Amino acid sequence: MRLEGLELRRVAMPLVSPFRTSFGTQTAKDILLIRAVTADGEGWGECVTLPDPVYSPEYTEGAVDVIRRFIAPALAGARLSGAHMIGETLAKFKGHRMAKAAVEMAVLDAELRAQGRSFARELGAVHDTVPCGVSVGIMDEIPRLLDAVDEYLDEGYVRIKLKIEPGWDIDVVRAVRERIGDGVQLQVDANTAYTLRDAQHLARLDEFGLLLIEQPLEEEDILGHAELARILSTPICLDESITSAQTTAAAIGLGATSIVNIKPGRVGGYLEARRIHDVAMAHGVPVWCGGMVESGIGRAANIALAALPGFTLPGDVSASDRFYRTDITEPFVMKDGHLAVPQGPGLGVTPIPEVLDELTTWTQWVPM
Ligand SMILES: CSCC[C@@H](NC(=O)CCC(=O)O)C(=O)O
Ligand SMILES: [Mg+2]
Repeated sequence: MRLEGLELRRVAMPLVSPFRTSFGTQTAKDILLIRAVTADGEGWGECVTLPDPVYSPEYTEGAVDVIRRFIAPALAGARLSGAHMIGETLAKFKGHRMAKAAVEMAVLDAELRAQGRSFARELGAVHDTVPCGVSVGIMDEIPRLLDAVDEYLDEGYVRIKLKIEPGWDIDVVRAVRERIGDGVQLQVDANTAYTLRDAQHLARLDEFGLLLIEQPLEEEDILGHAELARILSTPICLDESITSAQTTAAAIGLGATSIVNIKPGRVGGYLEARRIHDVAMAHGVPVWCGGMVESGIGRAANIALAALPGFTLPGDVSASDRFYRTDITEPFVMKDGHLAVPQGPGLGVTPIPEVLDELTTWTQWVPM
């Protein structure tokens, strides 16, 4: 495979409404897209970094820098027979998994498009539609949240995820559970907002029949999550802590997680995401596909991943209009609470040129 270069492109995508989590509020996404140009054609990748290092240590300016100064030169000098070799080629650089994932995704998309092979086929998808969960942010008051939850259920979402933080947790979950009844799948995500000292407080969530509580403690507190799992009856699901197949096996082995949120960007790419899926399945641990408010580019790949056999819980795989009035690809539209898995070559979608031009704030060509 001959890599000719990478086009780095940032697009400004306003959100339909503010999305508040325990680490901040987003009103727009500044998305870094990668267009890989190879001798066989081009492919697209999406970097899931935020502008600030508040979800993980990575941030968008840092991803741009590490791609330009380290990742691109390393790949330019490597003899790559395919995207599957990128992970090993870049292993000498520590971390920067979201930057690596975006580049690997773009090269993999180029390779698969040239072969006429879909992401779904490459990853081992076994379904042609996936169920849609939706992530609901923290709001100013409970009645507004209840209205939002009602609207999402009316749209057909099959699972509700509530962002929580100290001061916005027990009463909120109780109100939602009372509103939606016991038959709707409900889970919460704390984004590391608690400590083990909150264990008895978090145990009060057990009365609400939640599917899981996602990442209650800080990313590196694996033993704390194992201790919490012994106190709560609600299953613990790790997100930020899961950075590779290796950390997945360790977290499962230590009893820190009994469900895994897989986010390809967080773990270094879709190929590592598949390895995590395989490790979890081997341990009988269900997985689901997390979201980073992706555009249609990342969303297409996430839907393909969510169609693998071990993804037995609804993911944060929402329709495009959950976050965006205009997507940079044809929008993903939910039907009966499900999204269709793209079957075309590669991602099966491409950016709409005029939309891309309108939303682009910056581009740079990185020759290789
Ligand atoms: C952009 S940062 C959001 C991180 C958060 N993601 C979601 O809540 C899902 C967002 C989505 O549906 O893409 C998580 O910690 O799981
Ligand atoms: Mg999460």
